[in-house]
Amino acid sequence: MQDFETLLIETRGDVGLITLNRPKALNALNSTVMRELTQALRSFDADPQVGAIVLTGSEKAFAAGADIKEMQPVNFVDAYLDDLLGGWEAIAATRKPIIAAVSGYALGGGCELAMMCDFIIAAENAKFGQPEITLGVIPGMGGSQRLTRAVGKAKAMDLVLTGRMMDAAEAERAGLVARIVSTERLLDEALEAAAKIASFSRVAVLMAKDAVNRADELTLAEGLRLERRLFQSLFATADQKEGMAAFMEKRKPDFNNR
Ligand SMILES: CC(C)=CC(=O)SCCNC(=O)CCNC(=O)[C@H](O)C(C)(C)COP(=O)(O)OP(=O)(O)OC[C@H]1O[C@@H](n2cnc3c(N)ncnc32)[C@H](O)[C@@H]1OP(=O)(O)O
Repeated sequence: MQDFETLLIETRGDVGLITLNRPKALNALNSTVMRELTQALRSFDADPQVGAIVLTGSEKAFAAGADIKEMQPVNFVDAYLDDLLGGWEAIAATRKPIIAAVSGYALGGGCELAMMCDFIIAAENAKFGQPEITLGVIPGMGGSQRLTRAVGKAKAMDLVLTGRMMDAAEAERAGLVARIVSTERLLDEALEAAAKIASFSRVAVLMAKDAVNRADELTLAEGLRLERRLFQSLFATADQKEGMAAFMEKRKPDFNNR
C-alpha cells in the first residue's frame, strides 16, 4: 500500500491497522484524511490476507472532530454543491469489520467516525461528544442518527444540544462503547479482538456484520427473515461443514473462507 500523508498503515498478521496521524491538529478530520482513509479501507477490503481492521488515533485524541480550519471559510452554496462531509459515508460501506480503538478525544466528526466503525473499544481516558452546537452548526457525519440509535433519544439530545463530553464509563453505560480497557492495553486489546474475528469464516463474519447493521433499517419481521436466509445460505459453505465437523471431532476448525 502507498504512503499516506495523514495515516499510518500496517498489517499485523491478518489484521489491517490504520492510525490517524495528524498529531498537531489532534487528528482533526480534513478532506485529505477522508480521501486517504477511504482509499486505505478499500485496499484492506480487497486484500484477501486481511480479515478485520482496527482504526485508532493517538493517546490524546482519536480525532477532535472535523477540521474547523478547513470548514470555516465554506459558504452554503459550496457546502451544498460539493456535498460537504458526504464522502465520509464511504467509510461505513466497508464490508470487513472495523474496530475503533479510542483513546482521548472523540469529538464531533471524531465521535461520528468511531460510530461508523462496527464497535468501539475505549481507553479509560476516552471522551466522547458532539460539540458542533458550540460552533453554530450541528453534527454532519451521522451523529444525530447513529448516536441516537446507539444511546437513545434522551442522552443523544443531551449531548447534541449541550455539546458536553461524556467519559468512557458513561459511554459504556449508555451503550456507545463495547468495552473499556486501560490506556496501555487499548491497541493490544483491539488487535486481539480483530485477530479473533479474522480467524473465523470470512463469509460468516461479513454476513454477521451485514445482518446486525440491517437491524437499524428493517422492521423486525424483515430483519428476522433476512437473518434466517443468510443463516441458511451459510450451509452452502465449506466453512460451515468444517466448523461443525471440528466441533464434533473436538478439534480447532480450519476455515478457508470458502
Ligand atoms: C462533523 C462536523 C459537522 C463537525 C465537527 O466535527 S466540528 C469539530 C468538533 N470538535 C470540536 O469542536 C473540538 C475542537 N477542539 C477542542 O475543543 C480542543 O482542541 C480540545 C478540547 C479537543 C483539546 O484542547 P487542548 O487545549 O488540549 O488542545 P488545543 O490547543 O485546543 O488543540 C491543539 C491543536 O489542535 C487543533 N485542533 C483541535 N481540534 C481541532 C479541530 N476540530 N479542527 C482543527 N484543528 C483542531 C487546535 O486548533 C490546536 O492547533 P494550533 O496549535 O495550531 O492552534
